[in-house]
Amino acid sequence: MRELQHVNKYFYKYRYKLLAGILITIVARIFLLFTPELIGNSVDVIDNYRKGITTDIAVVKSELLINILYIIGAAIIGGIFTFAMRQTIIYVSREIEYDLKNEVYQQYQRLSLDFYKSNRTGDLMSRISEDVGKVREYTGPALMYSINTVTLFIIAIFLMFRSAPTLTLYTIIPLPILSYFIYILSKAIHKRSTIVQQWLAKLSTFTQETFSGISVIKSYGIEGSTNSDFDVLAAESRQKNIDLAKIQALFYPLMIFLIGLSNIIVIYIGGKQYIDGEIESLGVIAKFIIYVNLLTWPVATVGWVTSVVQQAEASQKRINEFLKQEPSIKNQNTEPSLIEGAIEFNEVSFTYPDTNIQALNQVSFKINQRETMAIIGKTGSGKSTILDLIGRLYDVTSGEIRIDDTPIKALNLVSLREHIGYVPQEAFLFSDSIKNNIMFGKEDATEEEVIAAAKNADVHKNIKGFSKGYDTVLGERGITLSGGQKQRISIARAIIKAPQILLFDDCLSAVDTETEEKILNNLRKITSGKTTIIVSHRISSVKSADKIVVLDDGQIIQKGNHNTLIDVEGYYKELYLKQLTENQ
Ligand SMILES: Nc1ncnc2c1ncn2[C@@H]1O[C@H](COP(=O)(O)OP(=O)(O)OP(=O)(O)O)[C@@H](O)[C@H]1O
Repeated sequence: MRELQHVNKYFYKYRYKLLAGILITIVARIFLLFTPELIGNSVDVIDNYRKGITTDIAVVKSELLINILYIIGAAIIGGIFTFAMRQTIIYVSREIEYDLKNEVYQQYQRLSLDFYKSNRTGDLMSRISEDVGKVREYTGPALMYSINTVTLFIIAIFLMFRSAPTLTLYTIIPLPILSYFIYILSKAIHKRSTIVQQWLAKLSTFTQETFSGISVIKSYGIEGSTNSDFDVLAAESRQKNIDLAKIQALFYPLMIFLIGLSNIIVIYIGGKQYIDGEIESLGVIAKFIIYVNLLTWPVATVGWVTSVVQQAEASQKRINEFLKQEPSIKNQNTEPSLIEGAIEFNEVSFTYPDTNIQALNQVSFKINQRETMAIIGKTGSGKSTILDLIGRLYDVTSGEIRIDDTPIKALNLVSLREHIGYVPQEAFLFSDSIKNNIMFGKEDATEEEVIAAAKNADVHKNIKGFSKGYDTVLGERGITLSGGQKQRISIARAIIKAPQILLFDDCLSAVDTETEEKILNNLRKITSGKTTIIVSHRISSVKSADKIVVLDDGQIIQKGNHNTLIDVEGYYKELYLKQLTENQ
């Protein structure tokens, strides 16, 4: 239970509601326990009439009627309290589930990129859904059934002992055995249902991939083999479900068998004791049968609750492992920082921690505030890595980055990122309206600002062409944009922010040279006061930059501007001549 102590703070948060729930549960159970006593009384009334102890049938009838009314009254009040019991305890467990999900999600947001590299998305999803769900069962149903069982057990055993102590002992003997069997069964059910879940996850990953790659599947004509792969997975999944169903099918017969066994014991031992005169009335046997049936479920839940607590403990352990992790990129300055935009790399080297690939090797350059620098180089030469380091998505392995002459680590991380507008290589748009996708860069942007950003990114006309304009929804349930349209919306999102530093990572690769020229002209106007870095494979995108660096295998091999670089032999001049002839 050590790991589950984490949720105690939530129990404390909802303590009043929880306390009310516990009291309501106790009251509900007390009313439930009126029934066996009243049934026992009714049987005694009839028995006494048969034995001739009561002779007046009118008295018998009125006593029976009173008992019936009491039974109905107790059932109604017990029912109302049982309803309130679920409304309080289960409600609290839903609140705790909500809080815990938020806590896990907030932690996910805090953690750095390397965390996402070393954990699979599926695992992260299951922490927040399945594991939190298991913990909820502990905070709600398990708690409710435990209080239920304890209350019912204490009161019922007290009442039973009072009227027939020996019979009580015989009656409760099978109950711990029942509880043990249910525990074993619950564990086995859990094990098999986990396997079923895993197969379900495999099936959904397979189908999801098939659907996203449906055009490749169709164009290669491999529907048949995809179908047979799915068949194999589905057959295995069916078998796992059958295994689970088999063990689940044992649950009720086992319960019925053990209830039956207890009933037989009550009738056999109780009957014998009645004949021997050890029990004074038949009503005792009648109410004991009801007690046995009332106690069986709660006792069975002891086994179930034990298994739920064990699962919740394991789930909370996994959640705690995540919650304990500290982001590798730490904000060391809580005061806001003023960012003006001068960037300096001093012998920066960087090795990706997960792959050990050295992406940058002793890179040094300086960009003054308001300057534009372009980075050009072969694929995999480390261009994107430079941009990631400026946004502090990773910290350098050696060397130093300074922004406005301050070490990047000494700046407030939030201020730094607020002042950066980043357009990634692969535009990522959310399944939301175009307007909201652009406003992601500035949540309080006006309609005019959105339109101005779209115009500068040369995508306004395209958006206007859609019937719903800026309200057009993108993604699975919306329209699919072309690669170039996505890139331009992504640019609009960065420029609406009007940041001090703009980072464009090869984000014009999917647009034609004419549109590229238009966007670059617009950008030149709006980025005139900003520091800009443009990564590209095209000379046309970089030629007007104040500075150009050429990267190769993580090292700077050339530095200068367009005019100086085309004058010297090297990668830049070669690329320039090649692209010149391609465009002719
Ligand atoms: N997240 C990552 N984790 C591990 N290694 C990475 C990661 N991103 C890039 N790399 C590796 O670092 C090296 C530099 O990659 P980077 O993306 O910076 O190159 P690039 O010049 O931007 O390439 P391209 O022009 O193809 O975009 C490559 O060898 C790449 O495999």
